Amino acid sequence: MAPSKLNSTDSCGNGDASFSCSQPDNGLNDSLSLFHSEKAVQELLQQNLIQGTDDHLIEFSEALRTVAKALRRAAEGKASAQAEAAEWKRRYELERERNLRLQRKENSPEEHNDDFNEERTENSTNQSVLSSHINKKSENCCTNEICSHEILRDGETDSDSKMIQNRMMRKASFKLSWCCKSENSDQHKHDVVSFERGNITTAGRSSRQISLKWGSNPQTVLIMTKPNSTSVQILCADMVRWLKEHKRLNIYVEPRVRGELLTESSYFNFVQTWKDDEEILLLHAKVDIVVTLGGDGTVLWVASMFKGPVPPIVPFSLGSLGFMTPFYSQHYRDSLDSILKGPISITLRHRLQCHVIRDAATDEVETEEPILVLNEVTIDRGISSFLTNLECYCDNSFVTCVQGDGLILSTTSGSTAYSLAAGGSMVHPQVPGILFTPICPHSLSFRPLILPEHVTIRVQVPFNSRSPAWASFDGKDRKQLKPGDVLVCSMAPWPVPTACQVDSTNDFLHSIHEGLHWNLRKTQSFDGPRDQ
Ligand SMILES: NC(=O)c1ccc[n+]([C@@H]2O[C@H](COP(=O)([O-])OP(=O)(O)OC[C@H]3O[C@@H](n4cnc5c(N)ncnc54)[C@H](O)[C@@H]3O)[C@@H](O)[C@H]2O)c1
Ligand SMILES: Nc1ncnc2c1ncn2[C@@H]1O[C@H](COP(=O)(O)OP(=O)(O)OP(=O)(O)O)[C@@H](O)[C@H]1O
Repeated sequence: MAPSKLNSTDSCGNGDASFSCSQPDNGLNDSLSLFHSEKAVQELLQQNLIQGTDDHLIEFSEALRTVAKALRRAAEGKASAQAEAAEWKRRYELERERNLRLQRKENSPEEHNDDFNEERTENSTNQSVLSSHINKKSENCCTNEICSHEILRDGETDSDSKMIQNRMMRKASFKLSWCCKSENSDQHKHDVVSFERGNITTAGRSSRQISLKWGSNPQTVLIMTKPNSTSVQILCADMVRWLKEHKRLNIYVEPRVRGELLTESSYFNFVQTWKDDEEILLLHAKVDIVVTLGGDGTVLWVASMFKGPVPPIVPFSLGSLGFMTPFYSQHYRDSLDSILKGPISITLRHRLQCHVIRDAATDEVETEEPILVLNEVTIDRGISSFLTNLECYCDNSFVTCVQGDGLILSTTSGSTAYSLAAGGSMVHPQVPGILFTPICPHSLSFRPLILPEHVTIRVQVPFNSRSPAWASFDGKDRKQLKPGDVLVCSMAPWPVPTACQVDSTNDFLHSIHEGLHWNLRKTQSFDGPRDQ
């Protein structure tokens, strides 16, 4: 056998060995140590080759490589099956949730007949009830509306009787609609593609500007602030006072902020908060809008707090860049006035749902909770000085093997953040898609991709990877991915609705001009340079 065969393993570790060997009884976890032994044998072989060829050692090495390859294939199969199981579980849970909702509707038919302008009624039930309000006739919905919306009623009595505002609340109803100035006919509004008379045409598309109209007045506002900023603290206290005295709203803040307000004055005793993570999970059922005071990081923080549906967010800019924060804090009264009246233009920002599946996990129970990201999930080399080696699949197709500093899987909202710095395109946040952007790839031809929104992406750290990789979610919560671990990523069903200053497109263009100085250049003229 030619000595060159020893080096025939490709960059993904797929050698072309032709010897067959029966698979040993030891499990997948032993494959790593096998690789180490293989490496040691290979080094030994190379030394020997300089002096002379030892056919037996070469044969042994080839056999080892074949075994390792078989083990790797088995592990890949396992990862793929786990990813599929996770995806089915997700679908099952969504379907179950939908069925439960339908069942509830059937049990309380009067809920169906709710008009969007219905009066608020105090709810005396002791449980949060999720009910879907739909218009009586489906025709009423077809004028480009998202026909149903969920109203979450909270009848829970708060255990803390000191809270003054502990009366039962009902979330304000609202409806979302797509704006279509030029269309008169309602036909096919909801058919994305129609095949009439053999012609393929597209009609309604979800990426159009969305408008939110309140059906009843919003009652409860959550104010989230970036920490350690005196100007934010001052603004927050002012806003709370104004919302209470002029708008008669219930106000929620974080426990930290409630403490800060009470240190300032006992006047703020009416402000509500939560005690633990379980209460945070119920917040979306109580809150009509979320106001953020900070930069993009505060919007990301709020998004990460809501692990399911997210109330509309009104982001005020008090950061350095503020790409996703179009509202000016100095005009907050006017802005909140018009937001509380509605209608509001909304950018529905898609999120990615990420599952880490451990190779070491032996059953479903050990599967980690999914993590939702608004910007991106990054898989990088962390502190390791080795290249990352990541095998990437899109649904069941192999995409590529990333060898470089890492990979960014980004939403279109995140396209102007880390992905942009790594050479990805800037994409309008309403475009549904997943950006696949390598970080410093060690290859001249590795350009970024944009994949459609319906795909599931699987990134695996191969068993022969020289080091573990690290995943981080919106720049936080770093998790180590050991060889054999997999990250599965798909579009989450719960987008983040953010209010627009003007509309999605205007706000996006404003941000890239003002925030990033996109395409700023002196205009050419005959008389020398002139300002643009
Ligand atoms: N090389 C880079 O550009 C780089 C490196 C690490 C992280 N990041 C980004 O930082 C984000 C975390 O933000 P943070 O505020 O918590 O951390 P941070 O305080 O480190 O701020 C990062 C910067 O990114 C900006 N930013 C965040 N999201 C953005 C978006 N969608 N569009 C445009 N700019 C955006 C912020 O305004 C801020 O100026 C991560 O999600 C990641 O996208 C960027
Ligand atoms: N409510 C919060 N609780 C804890 N941490 C928060 C909260 N809001 C924001 N942060 C964190 O504080 C940091 C700074 O926040 P933010 O990005 O909003 O301000 P900034 O850095 O001044 O603005 P910009 O991102 O525009 O430069 C971020 O890392 C963010 O994750």
